Amino acid sequence: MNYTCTLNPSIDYIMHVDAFRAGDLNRAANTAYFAGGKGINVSRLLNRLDVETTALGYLGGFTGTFIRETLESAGINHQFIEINEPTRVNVKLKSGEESEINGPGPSITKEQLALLLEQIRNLGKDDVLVAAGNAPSSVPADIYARMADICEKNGTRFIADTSSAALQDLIGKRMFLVKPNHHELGELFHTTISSIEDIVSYARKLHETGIENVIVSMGGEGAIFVNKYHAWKAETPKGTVKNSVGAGDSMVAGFLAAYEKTTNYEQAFTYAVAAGSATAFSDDLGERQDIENLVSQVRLTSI
Ligand SMILES: Nc1ncnc2c1ncn2[C@@H]1O[C@H](COP(=O)(O)OP(=O)(O)OP(=O)(O)O)[C@@H](O)[C@H]1O
Ligand SMILES: O=P(O)(O)OC[C@@]1(O)O[C@H](CO)[C@@H](O)[C@@H]1O
Repeated sequence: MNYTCTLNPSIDYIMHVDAFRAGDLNRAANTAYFAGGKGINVSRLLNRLDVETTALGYLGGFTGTFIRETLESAGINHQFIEINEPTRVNVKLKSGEESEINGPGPSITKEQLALLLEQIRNLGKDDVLVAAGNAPSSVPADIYARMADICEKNGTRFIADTSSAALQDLIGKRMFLVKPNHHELGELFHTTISSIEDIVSYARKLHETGIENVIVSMGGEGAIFVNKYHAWKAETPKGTVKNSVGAGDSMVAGFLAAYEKTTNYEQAFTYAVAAGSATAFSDDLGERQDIENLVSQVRLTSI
C-alpha cells in the first residue's frame, strides 16, 4: 500500500483577481477550494491514476472536515489523527502571476506525534511512505529523519518531498526518491545553481548520499533524473500554464504510479514529467487523460 503523510494539510483557497492592488479593496473574479497539502495532493493524483493510497497526517476543525469529506467523496482512504485546532487555509492569489500565502498550521502535541510515529512503525516492506510538505513549528525538526529511520528498519520505501531545510536533516538516510526543484537543490548544498551541469553534479551528490532516485524539477525548463543506472534530462511539454500549485507533487505521484506498474525508470520519469505538466496546464491537479496525452511530448536525453 502507498501511504502519504501530510503533517500540515491545507485548504487551498484559490483567488483569481484581475489586477490585484496591495492596500486596496480587491474583488475576486472567481474562487475555488481544494483539499491540499503536498501528501494529500500525491494521494489525490494517485487516486486519479487508480493507485490505492492511504493518507496520514493531522486534521482538525471545520477545515479538517472539508478535507476529510473531499477525500472520502473521491474514494481515498485516510487514517488522519484528529486534532483540536483547525487545519490551515493557504491562499493562492492569481493575478497575472501566482502569489502564495501559506499559514503556519495548528500545534501538534507530543501524544499526537507519538500516534503518527506508531502508524508509521506499523508499515511493512511492501509499503511506500511519501512524507511531504512543511511541518508545523510544534513538531520536532527531525521528524522526517525519524520517519526515515523507522522506514529503513522496516524495509518501507521512503520518499520525502519537503523544504531544503528539512531535506538537510535527511542527508545520509536511505530514501527511494526525492524531488527538489533546482532552487531547493542549490539551498541544500549552500550554493547557487546556474547550469544544467551543476544540477546534474549536485543531483549525483544527492544520489550518492543514499537516495535511490533523484528528480530535480526546473518548472517549464524541464527536469533531471539520476539514479545508479541512468541520468536523463527531460524536456517538458509546451502548453498554457494555469497553475503551478501541486505540479511537483504530481511528479512524485506520476513517478510512483508508473514505477509500480512498469518497474521501468524511463517510463516512470517520463510519466512524472507528464503528470507535472498536466497539473501546470490545469486549474486543479491534472487528470489521467491529460497526463496520457502529454506522455508522447516528453523527450528524454541521456546526460
Ligand atoms: N511552465 C511549465 N510548462 C510545462 N511544465 C511545467 C511548467 N511548470 C511546471 N511544469 C511541470 O511540473 C514539474 C514540477 O514543476 P516545478 O519545478 O515548478 O515543481 P515545484 O517547484 O516542486 O512545484 P510546486 O512546489 O509548486 O508543486 C516540472 O518538472 C514540469 O514537468
Ligand atoms: O507549506 P508547505 O507544506 O510547504 O506547502 C503547502 C502547499 O503550498 O503545497 C501544496 C502544493 O505543493 C499545496 O497544496 C499547499 O498549499
